Amino acid sequence: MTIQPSPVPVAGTRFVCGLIGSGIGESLTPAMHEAEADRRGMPYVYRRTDLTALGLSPEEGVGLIRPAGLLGFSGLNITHPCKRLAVEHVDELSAEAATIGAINTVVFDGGRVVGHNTDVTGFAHGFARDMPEVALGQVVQVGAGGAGAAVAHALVSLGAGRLVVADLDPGRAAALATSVAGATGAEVVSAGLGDLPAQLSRADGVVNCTPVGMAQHPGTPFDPDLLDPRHWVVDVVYRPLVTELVRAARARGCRVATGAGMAIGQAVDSFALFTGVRADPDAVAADFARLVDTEGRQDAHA
Ligand SMILES: NC(=O)C1=CN([C@@H]2O[C@H](COP(=O)(O)OP(=O)(O)OC[C@H]3O[C@@H](n4cnc5c(N)ncnc54)[C@H](O)[C@@H]3O)[C@@H](O)[C@H]2O)C=CC1
Ligand SMILES: O=C1C[C@@](O)(C(=O)O)C[C@@H](O)[C@@H]1O
Repeated sequence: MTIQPSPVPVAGTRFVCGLIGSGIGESLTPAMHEAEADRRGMPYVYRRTDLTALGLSPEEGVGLIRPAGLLGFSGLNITHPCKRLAVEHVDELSAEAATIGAINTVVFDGGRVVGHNTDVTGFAHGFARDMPEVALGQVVQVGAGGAGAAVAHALVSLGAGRLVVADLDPGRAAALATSVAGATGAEVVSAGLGDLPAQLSRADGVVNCTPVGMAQHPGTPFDPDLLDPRHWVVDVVYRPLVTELVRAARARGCRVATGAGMAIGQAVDSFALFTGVRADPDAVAADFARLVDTEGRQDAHA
C-alpha cells in the first residue's frame, strides 16, 4: 500500500488543486496543502467547491471532475457524499481504490483521469506513526460508513489478525466485513452493538469510525467503561480533535490517537500524488496543530 508519486514536477510547475464535497467550509485540508507548498516555494492554489453552499447535488459535484482536468487542474480531493459516485468519473483506479470502490483523490495524468484512495493509505500511515508496535491480534471497529470502509482496509493491510466491525446498521457492518474479507482473505467479521462487551474483552484495540463525538453527535460510540488500560483507542473524528471517547480513554489509561493522524496522512499522500513531492509528515503535523490552534475551532491539545 505505497503511494507511487507521479514524476517529479518540472521546475516552475504551478499547481491548481481542489476539494469537492458537501459542508467542507471548515476543512483544514486546503491550508495543509498550501502550507506544504509554501514551505517548498511551489506555486500552489487549493480551492474548495462546497456543494452545499453552491446548491449542487452529489451527481453535479462528480460531474465537475473531468471538466476540472480540461481546465488545467493538477488534481482533486473528493469527499462526502461523492467518494463512491466519483469512481464512475475516472479512467483508471489505483489498487486500493478499486478494492474499496471509493476515491478521495483524482490525478489528471496527461489525458487520463486516475482515482486513488488516500484515506486508506493516510489512516495506515497515521496509525503507524501514532501507534507503533501495538498488538493487532483482534481489533474492533465501530462504524462501517465511508471512513469505516477505508479504515477496515487499512487495518487489514497493517496486519490486524481478526477485525470485528460493528455499526448501528447491522447490514452495513456485514456488507463491509464480507467485502473486506473477500478482497483480502483476512478474517473480518461483523458483530452487533450488543456483542461489543464480549468483543472488546478479547480485543487489543478499537477504532471509532462513527460521527459520534462531533459537536452535532455528542457522546461516545460505546460505553467507555468497556475499556481497560491494555486497549489502544483511535478516534477518526477530528472536529473536535479531543472527543469524549478520547478523553474517556485517556482517563482510563489507554494509549490513544486522535483523528489528526488520518487527516494528516491523507493530505500528505494526496500532495505526493498531485505534485510528485513527498511532504514531511512531521512538518504537516505541525501545520495541522497550528491551524487547529489559530482557527480556535478545536481543542489543539491532542
Ligand atoms: N480523520 C479523518 O481524516 C477523517 C475523519 N472522518 C470522520 O469520520 C466520521 C465518520 O464519517 P463517514 O464514515 O464519512 O460517515 P458515514 O455517515 O459514511 O458513516 C458513519 C457510520 O457510523 C454509523 N453509526 C453512527 N452512529 C453509530 C453508533 N452510535 N454506533 C455504531 N455505529 C454508528 C452509521 O450507521 C454509519 O454507518 C466523521 O466524523 C468524519 O468527520 C471521515 C473521513 C476522514
Ligand atoms: O474525507 C476526507 C476529509 C477531507 O474532505 C477534509 O476536508 O479534510 C479531505 C479528503 O481528502 C478526505 O478524504
